Amino acid sequence: MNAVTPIAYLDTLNPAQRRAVIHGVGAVDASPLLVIAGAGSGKTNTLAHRVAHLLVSGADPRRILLMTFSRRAASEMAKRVERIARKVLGDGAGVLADALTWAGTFHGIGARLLRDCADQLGLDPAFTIHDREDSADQMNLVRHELGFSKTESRFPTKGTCLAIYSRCVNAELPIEDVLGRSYPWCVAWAAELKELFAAYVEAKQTQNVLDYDDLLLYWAQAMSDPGIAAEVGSRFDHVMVDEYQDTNRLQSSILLALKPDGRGLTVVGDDAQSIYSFRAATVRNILDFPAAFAPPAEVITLDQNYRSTSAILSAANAVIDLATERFTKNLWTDRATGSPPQLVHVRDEADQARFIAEKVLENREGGSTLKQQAVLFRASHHSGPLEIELTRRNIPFVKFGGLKFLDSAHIKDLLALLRFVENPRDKVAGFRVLQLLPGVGPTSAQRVLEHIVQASAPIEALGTAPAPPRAGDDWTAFVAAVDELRGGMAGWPAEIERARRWYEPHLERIHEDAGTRQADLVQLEQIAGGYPSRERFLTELTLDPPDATSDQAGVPHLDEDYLILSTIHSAKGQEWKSVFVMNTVDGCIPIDLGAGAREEIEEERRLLYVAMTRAKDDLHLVVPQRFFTHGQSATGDRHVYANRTRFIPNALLGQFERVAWPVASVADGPRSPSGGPKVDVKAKMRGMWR
Ligand SMILES: Nc1ncnc2c1ncn2[C@@H]1O[C@H](COP(=O)(O)OP(=O)(O)OP(=O)(O)O)[C@@H](O)[C@H]1O
Repeated sequence: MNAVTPIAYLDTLNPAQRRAVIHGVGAVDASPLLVIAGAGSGKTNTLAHRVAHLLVSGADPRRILLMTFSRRAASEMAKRVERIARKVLGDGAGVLADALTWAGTFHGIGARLLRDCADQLGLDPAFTIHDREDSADQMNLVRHELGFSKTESRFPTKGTCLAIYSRCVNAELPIEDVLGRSYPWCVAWAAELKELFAAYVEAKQTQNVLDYDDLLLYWAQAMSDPGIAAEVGSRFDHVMVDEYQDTNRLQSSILLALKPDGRGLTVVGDDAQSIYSFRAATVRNILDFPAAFAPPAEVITLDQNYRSTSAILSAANAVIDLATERFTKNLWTDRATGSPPQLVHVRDEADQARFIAEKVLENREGGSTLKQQAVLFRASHHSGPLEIELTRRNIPFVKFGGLKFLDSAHIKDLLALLRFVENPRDKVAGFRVLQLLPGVGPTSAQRVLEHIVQASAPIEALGTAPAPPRAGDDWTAFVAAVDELRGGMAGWPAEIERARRWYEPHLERIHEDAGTRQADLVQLEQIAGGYPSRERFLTELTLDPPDATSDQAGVPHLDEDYLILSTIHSAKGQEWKSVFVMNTVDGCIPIDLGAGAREEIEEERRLLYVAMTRAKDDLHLVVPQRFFTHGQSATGDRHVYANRTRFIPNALLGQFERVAWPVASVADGPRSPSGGPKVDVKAKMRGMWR
């Protein structure tokens, strides 16, 4: 007999899922729980049932901490919890689900707790947060100040410096180890990098800004004080973490400090889907979890896949089976076999785009909506030719991953103003916003910032700052706008409209396409309406920017049908009826890694596995025989001939149906399928010199 109790709303779960849901609920000293859940085995579903079951059993939703990989995942989880709990609690479920206020990402929760405990930590609670790009700018400023940008042999770029810094912090490793392992070409700069990082940390502190890594680092440091750890830990009866395979060492140390005896702790993950080791995530977190407690954590494995047909699952299993190191067992399914996944050979990227567009339309004729279909790719720029083809054919699509809404200059400008108002010491924001004024360059911006940073009331000091000589009335208008915004006269979110009114003349002066950009600003205003305050808006948006413009409420075409385009990383946790994987060739997946380390190659294999396991009924892996590469320094742009990905060697071909597209027809004659030249003379000529 297993310990599963019959509770009607849990009837849809299988026994392992049910055990995971009811584990320890109502017990005084339940052991911690690790759920190892394979792809499509109902991990999200199980976690949602567990939260709902806790609520139904009387747990206080305000004392549940639920950490997910993205804010979107957290809000979807809350909706699911409500739907499940509604079966028992009726309308009361909505109130309880709304009270799940501690659901979010590690970074978001960290920011909230740090503001709450700011005075105990010597922090100013009005700190602003730098995203990766701001951090790189900040690193660059410090790099210049120290004179490292003028070194004779080339000092690492700002992006590399930040990556090294971030890796040291997140992996909790000394710089020498990080350089030796991952950045061997920078080993000679260890001493300078240390000096740079020390100055970078100091600059952030003077400006009262925290970067992404600081949120975890400060949180972990705070938890090293037993008093604070006990206080923060006692706020929560239950702590649950989804996608545990993609957490890093800092995150696990925070978790252990929150619940040292593991009581009330649940983590869920799948080592086969670990795809974030470039952010120092480590699968050891999962492996070491059970033994971190005495008695050790209960481990429940979910290995029944409900998502994919058995033909798709079998091919995905075969791919991951070749991994050098694995901990979880293969998944099984009782779904029908279905048709085998297809390996579709096409001539080039143009044909790849045409194939996908035609197939997508064919599926739509066959009754699948566009939204039930997704096209996945390893790198954001891989979808370029497809985007053109879809636009040409009027097939609407939304793209996830890659360039984000918030990365566009005009959105960053407006946010920089709000950030400056929130924290006038934030130099990156200050620099950006001041230089929007006509006639203001780095020198006069620097002068203003130096003046206000000394003052105890920086915003008031703006009025007495040396007005940039050529800014004229624009300076007066700027000071007035900042003053009004700081005074909070308009209130939130109306103040964003005030900010926009200040910015619009500058937008028109700076950008030719001001009209389209204005529409984005209006959309930003709508998004802002969903947040209770300026601070929450800035924090949440920086930490977890919308993946695509339609990712937030208020987008007009949200109800319409559109095809999903997504990087594989952004497809995590999702599923579609039909999935197309683009560029299933070496150089794209695995991405061109140069002499890539074995672990990096293994992560690429898991990425292909994640992509394949998103498909329910149809899976197409497209293999263009040649494709275009961009700007490698020695060779420039050129066509290269591609090989099928090494992750599908000949031995696995039996799992796939191989087809060529377009199907050659006699009537077509010898004309090339894409209508291009039969002999690419120009390419041959260029090839003579390469
Ligand atoms: N007990 C069950 N009975 C029927 N269907 C189920 C059951 N559990 C989960 N499913 C279905 O299986 C699919 C996958 O579930 P879910 O998205 O929760 O999996 P997951 O483990 O989070 O997947 P991944 O890790 O691959 O993102 C969903 O369509 C879900 O509705």
